[in-house]
Amino acid sequence: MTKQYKTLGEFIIENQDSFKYSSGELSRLLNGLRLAAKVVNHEVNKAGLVDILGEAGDQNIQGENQQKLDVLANEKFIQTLKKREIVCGIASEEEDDFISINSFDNQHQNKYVVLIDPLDGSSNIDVNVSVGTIFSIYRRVTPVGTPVTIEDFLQPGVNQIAAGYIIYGTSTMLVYTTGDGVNGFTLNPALGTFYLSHPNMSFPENGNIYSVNEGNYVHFPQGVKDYIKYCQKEEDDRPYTSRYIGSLVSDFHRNMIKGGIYMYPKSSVASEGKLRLLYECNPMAFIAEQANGLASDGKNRIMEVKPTELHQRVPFFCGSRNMVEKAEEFMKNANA
Ligand SMILES: O=P(O)(O)OC[C@H]1O[C@](O)(COP(=O)(O)O)[C@@H](O)[C@@H]1O
Ligand SMILES: [Mg+2]
Ligand SMILES: [Mg+2]
Repeated sequence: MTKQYKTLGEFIIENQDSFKYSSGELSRLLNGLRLAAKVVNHEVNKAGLVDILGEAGDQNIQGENQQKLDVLANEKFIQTLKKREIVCGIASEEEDDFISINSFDNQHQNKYVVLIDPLDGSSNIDVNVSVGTIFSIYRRVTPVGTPVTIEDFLQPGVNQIAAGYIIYGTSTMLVYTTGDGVNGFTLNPALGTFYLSHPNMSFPENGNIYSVNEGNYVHFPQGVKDYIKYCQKEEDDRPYTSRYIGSLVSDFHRNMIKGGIYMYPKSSVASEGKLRLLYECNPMAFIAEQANGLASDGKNRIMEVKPTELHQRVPFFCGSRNMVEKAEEFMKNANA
């Protein structure tokens, strides 16, 4: 490796002071996520050779059949975060309820809650298509010294202090923000180290990629149908290109680099869409906004939605600023 890249560890330390609560705790938390990411990456890379493909045999609270890798990734991230002596609670797509974690002195001294989607893009695990992990971090709102409560998790996205994702793709990357821009780090598997390969990531204001499961077209609201027709129309810089991997992290990552919009609208078969506000939409919205993009439910800023339930779903429109605004315009016009 001729060009000298900064390591993730160095970057975390160097940028510690730009963080509001800079006491080294967030650095330790991010380092915990970095460690768990490497463990899960190792398992994902050899998934076909060991017995971790296929279904685990149980369903999660959303009624989805858990994949073995969903369960494994969930265990690895929870185990690693529990040991960090910083986290007072974890919520996960694969856990019915939040997990309360006491500090080693049993005095509930830990200050951060973490919400995770341990394995994003589960339908792609068995077919060797890129998948990811998504995380969102908040400072607790209940007093230190008391057990964590649901209140600490049901915070609006604007309260996030950090968010990010890991993408297990052609290369493995960790992309995150602490509210001071978005940076991407690529894992050098030979050295087991993440390096700063994508500094200051940013969505192009315009793009020519739209990502939506068009198989649901008949069920979409009129405004969404109109916007998809607009994307497909031969006019100006259109038709746009349709790209849909079926892993939110991967579709988002591509669109952030190339310019594009990802949509998972509500529909006649899914009244609030599919994606979960707390551990999919809020963290991706924080990253999108920090990367000059936008994220809404078709009308409202995702990060201002007041959560009411741990696993609630919201319609999601996210990506290049001008494309999200255009989609919102079509929905407004169609009174969708
Ligand atoms: O197959 P569909 O309905 O298009 O849904 C695909 C979407 O669902 C998800 O797989 C949901 O995430 P999980 O895999 O974590 O449940 C997203 O990653 C993806 O964008
Ligand atoms: Mg997901
Ligand atoms: Mg998942």
